[in-house]
Amino acid sequence: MAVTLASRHLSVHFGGHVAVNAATAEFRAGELTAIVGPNGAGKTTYFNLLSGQIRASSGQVLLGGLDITRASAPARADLGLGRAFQLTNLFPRLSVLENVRLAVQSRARAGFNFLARTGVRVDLIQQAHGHLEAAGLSARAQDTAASLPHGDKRKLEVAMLMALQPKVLMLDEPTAGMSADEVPRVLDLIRTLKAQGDRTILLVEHKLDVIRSLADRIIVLHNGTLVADGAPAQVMNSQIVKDAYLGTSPSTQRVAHA
Ligand SMILES: Nc1ncnc2c1ncn2[C@@H]1O[C@H](COP(=O)(O)OP(=O)(O)OP(=O)(O)O)[C@@H](O)[C@H]1O
Repeated sequence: MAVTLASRHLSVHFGGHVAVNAATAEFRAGELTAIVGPNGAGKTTYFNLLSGQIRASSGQVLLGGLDITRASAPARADLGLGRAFQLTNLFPRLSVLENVRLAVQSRARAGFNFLARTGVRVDLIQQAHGHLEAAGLSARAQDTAASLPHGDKRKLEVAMLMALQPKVLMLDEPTAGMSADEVPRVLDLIRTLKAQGDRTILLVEHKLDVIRSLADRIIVLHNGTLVADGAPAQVMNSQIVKDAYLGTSPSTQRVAHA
């Protein structure tokens, strides 16, 4: 499968601290990669570098072969890089339906003139209802986003990403704070997203059962360094992961392909 997103020797330092150290990785269409590592390993910082929330000190980010290292986060989003933030994308005072409709509209690049056509507006709303149904949120369509319980907010966020249809989807602990019975629905949603149009999905995740059920591939970061990259069975059983991820050895500095 084609490489959609890649980082080459990507680094960032904060003062004297190297948070991500020369990370080189390629992400392919149709592949879901879990990025794991102990607290402070650099997972969120690596995500921020890929999505443009922070600028790299050195190295490159490529999207569809295009060098986007200097592109802003909104420019990257326009180019098809979608990221679910932990609930910061939601419009709290708007209804659940309105939140998703805005995402559908943004995807459709619909301006006011365009929206003035009733047929188009109805179509956008129908599409929004479709995404809400897939997310299991139809019953909450008219409630404000702010009034949703945490798990439903996360589902809404995923529904909005579905509406935006990005080529690359970055999910930051999508099941964080959810009750055990809510998790399967979100995992199903992520599988649906992956199946739609051979999407590239990157997932930062701590829960091993979520990783096992979704990941085609696992990347391990430790002290900002990419220490393992491979198929889940190999990576999870490798000594380097037992050392780095389970924290039995704090000094893992090797770069290995498990
Ligand atoms: N803006 C910043 N300024 C200074 N240091 C930072 C900044 N952002 C991150 N760091 C440091 O970089 C390192 C990596 O942090 P990061 O949040 O990326 O780790 P993480 O793997 O996502 O951790 P967690 O699993 O706890 O969320 C940490 O030591 C953190 O303190």
